Amino acid sequence: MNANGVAAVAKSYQTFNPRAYLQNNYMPPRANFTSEEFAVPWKLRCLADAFATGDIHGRTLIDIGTGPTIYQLLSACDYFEEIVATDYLEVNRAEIYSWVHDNNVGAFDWSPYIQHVCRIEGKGEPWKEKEQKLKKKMTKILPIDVHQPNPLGYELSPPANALVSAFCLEAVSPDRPSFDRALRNVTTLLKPGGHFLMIGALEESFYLAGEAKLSVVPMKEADIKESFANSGYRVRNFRSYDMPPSLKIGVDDVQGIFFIHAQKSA
Ligand SMILES: Nc1ncnc2c1ncn2[C@@H]1O[C@@H](CSCCNC[C@@H]2Cc3ccc([N+](=O)[O-])cc3CN2)[C@@H](O)[C@H]1O
Repeated sequence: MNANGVAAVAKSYQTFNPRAYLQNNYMPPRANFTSEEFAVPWKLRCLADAFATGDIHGRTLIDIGTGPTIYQLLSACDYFEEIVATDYLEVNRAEIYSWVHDNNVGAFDWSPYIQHVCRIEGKGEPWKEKEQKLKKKMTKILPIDVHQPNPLGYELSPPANALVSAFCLEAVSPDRPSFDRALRNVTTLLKPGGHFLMIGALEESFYLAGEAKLSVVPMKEADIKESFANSGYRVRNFRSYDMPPSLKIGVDDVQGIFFIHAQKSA
């Protein structure tokens, strides 16, 4: 157990600035909705397509390491009764709480994302209806530590029907063994036969969030698939995206993005 490494990661996150992080990754140029060649529409498409199959549904979905973002939940909200957001930092949980409860006063403006998802889902759903639906389903915003055997601090019963996670495990694990342990830890939250949709960074070694410079364990496609296989998953789908030079803007050294849909063995 790389306890020193995990402690160093925790320390580095003390200066994580959610607003700077949102500015770096969820505003233009990375938040460009004009073409699916851009990172954000690509991520939203992966999630919309996965949920559109109808294979992924149930009572509870848990988002692992929600951060200050909600886009990763937009296509999930039609398929679950309850959506649980989680994050290690109170500042991130507060961002989510503010968006869910404070009538968007002072919260980040996710409306372009909600409008885009309604467009690509093609159900003619008014975006304000989707926004209200997601807020209503986000009933819990919990602390989490993926390096703990019980990441939520307690045994979850019943386990979740599905997990979603965006850019978390590789950004909080000092090395590959730590990533694999964290994946095994969060897998205890998922029921056998449950689905895990993960989006993450390929070959990234650092990213910036205000004064914080966070280390990332560089992962390749083969590493991700191997980690999931070693944690008892069958890989249902894997897609990857190469970062165009126009989106390499100095806020990180990410080379690409992966999307994996994996199912926990029954
Ligand atoms: N022990 C822990 N357990 C659980 N969560 C923890 C723990 N420690 C920190 N956290 C929590 O996990 C963190 C998740 S945010 C991690 C950001 N990952 C890197 C960033 C992401 C990104 C986004 C978008 C695009 N793009 O091109 O569109 C590219 C990239 C590449 N760079 C943060 O919420 C922290 O609060």
